[in-house]
Amino acid sequence: MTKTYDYDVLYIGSGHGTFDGAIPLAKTGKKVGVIETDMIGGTCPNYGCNAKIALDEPVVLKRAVESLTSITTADLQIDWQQNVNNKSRIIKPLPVMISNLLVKSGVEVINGYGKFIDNHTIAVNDDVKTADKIVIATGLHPHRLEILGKELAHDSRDFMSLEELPEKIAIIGSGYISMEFATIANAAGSKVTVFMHGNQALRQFYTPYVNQVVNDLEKRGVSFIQNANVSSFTKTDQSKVVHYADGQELEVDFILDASGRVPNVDNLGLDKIGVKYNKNGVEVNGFLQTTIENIYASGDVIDKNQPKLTPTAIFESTYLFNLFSGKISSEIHYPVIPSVVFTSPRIAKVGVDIDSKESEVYEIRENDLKNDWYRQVANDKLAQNRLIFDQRHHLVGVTEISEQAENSVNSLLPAIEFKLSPSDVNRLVHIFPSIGAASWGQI
Ligand SMILES: Cc1cc2nc3c(=O)[nH]c(=O)nc-3n(C[C@H](O)[C@H](O)[C@H](O)COP(=O)(O)OP(=O)(O)OC[C@H]3O[C@@H](n4cnc5c(N)ncnc54)[C@H](O)[C@@H]3O)c2cc1C
Ligand SMILES: NC(=O)c1ccc[n+]([C@@H]2O[C@H](COP(=O)([O-])OP(=O)(O)OC[C@H]3O[C@@H](n4cnc5c(N)ncnc54)[C@H](O)[C@@H]3O)[C@@H](O)[C@H]2O)c1
Repeated sequence: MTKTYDYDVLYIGSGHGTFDGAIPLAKTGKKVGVIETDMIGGTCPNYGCNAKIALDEPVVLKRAVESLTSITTADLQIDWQQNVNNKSRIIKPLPVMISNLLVKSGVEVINGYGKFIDNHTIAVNDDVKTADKIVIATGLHPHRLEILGKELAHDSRDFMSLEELPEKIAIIGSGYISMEFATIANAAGSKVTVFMHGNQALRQFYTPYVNQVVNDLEKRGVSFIQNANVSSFTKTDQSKVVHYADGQELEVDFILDASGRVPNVDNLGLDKIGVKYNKNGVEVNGFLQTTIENIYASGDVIDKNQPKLTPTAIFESTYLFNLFSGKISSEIHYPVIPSVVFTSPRIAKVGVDIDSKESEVYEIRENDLKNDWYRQVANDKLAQNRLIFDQRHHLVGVTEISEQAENSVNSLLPAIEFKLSPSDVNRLVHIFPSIGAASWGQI
């Protein structure tokens, strides 16, 4: 670093797009700063993955009991308040833990909102900080419908902190957040109505599996309104009203706007310094470098083809650590990145997409997992997968619907990422019985 800068590397945002890389970077002796305007650790631990999965755990238990209903006798109810309390207990220590890890490794943590003054200078809390390199890792914020009464709707953060479970919930959109929260709220006893933008939920996932999840939720009492065309929200003394289609309305107690998430690129001073961005995020090259040479981007805020998920953000911040510390000098080379929607059953996938044109040249094997003896132990009723092989019988893609889909797909990752041949696969011995053994037994 030229002596004139306060930091070698200054990160804006403290989520996974930052801390997984900033911690080891500071340990190499580089002077590292992290600016955060909200909770240390960003969305995933505080308002996303960790919080959500804690709320989901009783749903997993409820489904497991239900599957073994002829064997177990229990009328399992979810106590919403206790569930939220438990979630808070689990996630409360995380920002402190992450902050301690940052500070112990030598990172200077600055609480405040960062804004570019020039390409080496950030204004924060009436102060300025200078750095040789700056990383924009500001993540996303909830999209809000631009309609009358939009202030009556809430976002996923509000939902996860509800002290009382609303009797009737309207969810706008049918993507990740909508489907996961519809699953949780329905299992906890709320009457959920999903207002769809079009006629297909979870466009990222294999349609026949998504339809199975939707049908199952419908049987459990969730209503799906296709092409809902929500036009406004109003309120009465007791409730909120969703106005949709041609003059139809539905009274509910809580409206969750889950119509997507948009990059935090405004109010950063990007135009002033010439960092290019668009509605999908900050534009970067193969080195995660923006249009300004010393400014990089990491995590969800990047405009990219990779899924905007925590594992991607971790991979990017770790890549930047390797780049900044001189361990590598090549462009980022993404591994296959798996994704899952934590509905019940889950849908998970990795590698070549079953819907993609690419998959047409491959062999696709369909497995009805209900027939697998190990899955029969848990009596999973909705359990299927599609395995995609190339001409040399190397596994290149998987998509699965089942209560164990995330573990099954995780276990198969090495076969795809390392292009294992059938004889390599035969060398791998798995704990038996286990989901890994069951999944690898199919390839
Ligand atoms: C409800 C929900 C559930 C999710 N569940 C999953 C899941 O199960 N699995 C999964 O892989 N992913 C999940 N995600 C996505 C995951 O949370 C993100 O991919 C991940 O957090 C991205 O990390 P990031 O560092 O890029 O952004 P973030 O974690 O959003 O961090 C960005 C940080 O920058 C800060 N910031 C913004 N602007 C400024 C500024 N000007 N100055 C200072 N600080 C600023 C923000 O306050 C924020 O803390 C979920 C997301 C949501 C919303
Ligand atoms: N399990 C996970 O990994 C997980 C879970 C939750 C969130 N996430 C991350 O958070 C991101 C945001 O999740 P999300 O569910 O908000 O987004 P999403 O993109 O998955 O879904 C948005 C939904 O809103 C609908 N929509 C868009 N515009 C609309 C409009 N004008 N009116 C009505 N509906 C509209 C879309 O059709 C879609 O159904 C995800 O893309 C993902 O990166 C991941």
